[in-house]
Amino acid sequence: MQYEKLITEATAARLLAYTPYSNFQVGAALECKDGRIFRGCNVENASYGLCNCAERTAFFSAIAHGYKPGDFAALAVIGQTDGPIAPCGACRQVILELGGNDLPIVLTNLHGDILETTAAAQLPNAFGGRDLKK
Ligand SMILES: O=c1ccn([C@H]2C[C@H](O)[C@@H](CO)O2)c(=O)[nH]1
Ligand SMILES: [Zn+2]
Repeated sequence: MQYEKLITEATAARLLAYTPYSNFQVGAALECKDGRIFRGCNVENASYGLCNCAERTAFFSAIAHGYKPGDFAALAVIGQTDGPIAPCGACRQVILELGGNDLPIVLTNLHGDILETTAAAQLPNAFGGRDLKK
């Protein structure tokens, strides 16, 4: 499996999730084109709306380390779902803008079910930066 290493990284990231409210742990691993991998986990808060998903944690960490849109090669996400985990709408929006249309995404779960997709396939008819330019 092409994404074995990235899934292993996401699995390790998941163990660090801070989830006292949902007890639902998610891990993500974002590979850069230079080979560096940024891990992400979900981080919850008593003010529920402030919870940050694993996918966005990984992207924001990469950006905070100097990586830019165009620098990313693939994203893996793992959660304790019955089938491959489905990123939330907020994350799909962020993944599309920072990862780009063709970013390969591998979605999986603890049983090893796998869905290989792309950023654009996960958010059809997306709103984007181009819509803000008149
Ligand atoms: O793809 C997903 C789906 C959910 N969550 C988190 C958000 C929240 O902390 C918990 C329950 O929704 O799981 C993620 O991190 N990624
Ligand atoms: Zn999300």
